[in-house]
Amino acid sequence: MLFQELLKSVEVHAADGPQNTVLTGITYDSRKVEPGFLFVAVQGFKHDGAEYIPQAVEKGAVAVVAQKAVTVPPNVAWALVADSRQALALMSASFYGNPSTNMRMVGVTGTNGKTTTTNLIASVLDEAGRKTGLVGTIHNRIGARKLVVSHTTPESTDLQELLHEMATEQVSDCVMEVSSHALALHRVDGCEFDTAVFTNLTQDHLDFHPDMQSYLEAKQALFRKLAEPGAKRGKCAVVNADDAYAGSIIEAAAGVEVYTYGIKTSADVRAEDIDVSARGVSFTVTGKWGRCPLDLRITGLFNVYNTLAAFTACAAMGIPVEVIKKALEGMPGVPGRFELVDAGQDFAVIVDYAHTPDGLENVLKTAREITTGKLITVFGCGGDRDRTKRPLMGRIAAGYSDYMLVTSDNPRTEAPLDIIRDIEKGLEPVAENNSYTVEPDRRRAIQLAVRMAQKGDVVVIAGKGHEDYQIIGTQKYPFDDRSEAAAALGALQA
Ligand SMILES: CC(=O)N[C@H]1[C@@H](OP(=O)(O)OP(=O)(O)OC[C@H]2O[C@@H](n3ccc(=O)[nH]c3=O)[C@H](O)[C@@H]2O)O[C@H](CO)[C@@H](O)[C@@H]1O[C@H](C)C(=O)N[C@@H](C)C(=O)N[C@H](CCC(=O)O)C(=O)O
Ligand SMILES: Nc1ncnc2c1ncn2[C@@H]1O[C@H](COP(=O)(O)OP(=O)(O)OP(=O)(O)O)[C@@H](O)[C@H]1O
Ligand SMILES: N[C@H](CCC[C@H](N)C(=O)O)C(=O)O
Ligand SMILES: [Mg+2]
Repeated sequence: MLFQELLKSVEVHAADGPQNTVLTGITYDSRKVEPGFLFVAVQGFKHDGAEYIPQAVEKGAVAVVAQKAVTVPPNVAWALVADSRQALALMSASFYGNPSTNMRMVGVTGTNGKTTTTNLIASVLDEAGRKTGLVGTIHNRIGARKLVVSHTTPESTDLQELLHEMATEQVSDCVMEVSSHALALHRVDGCEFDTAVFTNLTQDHLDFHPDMQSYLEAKQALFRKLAEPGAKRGKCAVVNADDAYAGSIIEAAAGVEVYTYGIKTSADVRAEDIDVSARGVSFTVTGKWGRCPLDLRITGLFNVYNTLAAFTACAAMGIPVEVIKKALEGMPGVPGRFELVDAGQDFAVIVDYAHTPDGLENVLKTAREITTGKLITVFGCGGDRDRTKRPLMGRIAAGYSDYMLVTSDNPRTEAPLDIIRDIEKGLEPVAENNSYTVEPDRRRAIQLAVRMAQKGDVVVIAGKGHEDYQIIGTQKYPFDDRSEAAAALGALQA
């Protein structure tokens, strides 16, 4: 593709050099440049991409796009734009032939429940015989082929390349998690969505978003995008009516068909007769698509919400209710989400990805509901992430647990005991009863919890779910809560 062709997708403030140069690729990282590439210099949080232009040119870049004046050799074309991240997204979409316009695109956003909801929707689409693509935290998927991921929502160029691969492999429907980072950093600017789903908005990521209002605005951006005129017809928004921010999301989707779901407030699709048990949750979906009793293998009230979101999105796409029911009832659950570790012991061990105050509260509430014994919680908080959620998570864990093991969860570049001290601020009310132990070594914390558990108790190991690593400093070390729990249970029985 010619550089000048690609520039048609963005507003260019100035340009020079051989604009009719042919591009063989596009990248935002000088280390990935190959001969014939366009290098887009992004102003990052840690580095200024413009500083890597000489390195990019040396590696064979034939064109450069930046948001400030640059100096390049005369044989290299350049263009100046207002926002290089946004330009990167739009040019990447154009370079890869705007693949999102060739398939049905379902975007799911919200603080919690994105991975679960996207997996539920994907299993319905699979059941309906569609060729499905999935983009999200655990893995990306093209049909049955799984791909390793580094982010929940990939950088725009990587996303467009992935969508292009999906379109080439005849994927008809792509379901993707859309993180607030992705929305704020223009990663999905080159995507046109058919359906946007909102799960909920509660505190997280306040290290990145200045406040809850900015966090909300990032989430709203998906619905504003949906409402923009485009090539697609019949677009719709699916919104959790019980969430405090539902009105703001619906406002952002002005002009688009909106379907609401909920349990407490009136909504187009509702759940009735909810019965939460250890083996799953059952309820009846009522409303716009009639009555549909569901008996699921996933459990917890929060999963009723995720299921209602998936049900509504799929029904709005025209998938028959019987197909939706069959797929949802067959879903075994999502790895690391309320996943049971069963070595034949007489107490339950649950590994869960709760890493926000609301996620932890939902999961511990469910754990409480399904046990008559004690609730023992192992948890920590991530380093280099929202510090203000730490005491809140401490207070919530203390409110629901009989005993806590406060430990490390990806301390990254922070000192583990500093993170734990932040959590302990929320534990002050229980400190006198001494109903918790600080054990920064997560392996030992899991062992302690398992050794302490008695018949009928529940041990919840929260925060890392499917993760198979612990990040200490800038290094990733192999670590999996599920195998650690299994090993601790094995040692118990030996
Ligand atoms: C806060 C954030 O999202 N940061 C992302 C951002 O990094 P940055 O702006 O700091 O980049 P930088 O290091 O300053 O570099 C600036 C530019 O110089 C380039 N560069 C840099 C070095 C070099 O030698 N050559 C070069 O060209 C870089 O490629 C980049 O384009 O742009 C990078 C390139 O796309 C991302 O990898 C990086 O994600 C970081 C690693 C990250 O941890 N992000 C997390 C927080 C994230 O995105 N999470 C969300 C939400 C998760 C959820 O809750 O679901 C996700 O979607 O995963
Ligand atoms: N609808 C929900 N409401 C509140 N908490 C939930 C909900 N669904 C899941 N959770 C909790 O949040 C955790 C993460 O769920 P999930 O992975 O589906 O969310 P996510 O939005 O994809 O998270 P991430 O932002 O890390 O990608 C679960 O393990 C559970 O503890
Ligand atoms: N997407 C979330 C995942 C958090 C998982 C938790 N284990 C942690 O490392 O804090 C984040 O990057 O903030
Ligand atoms: Mg996720």
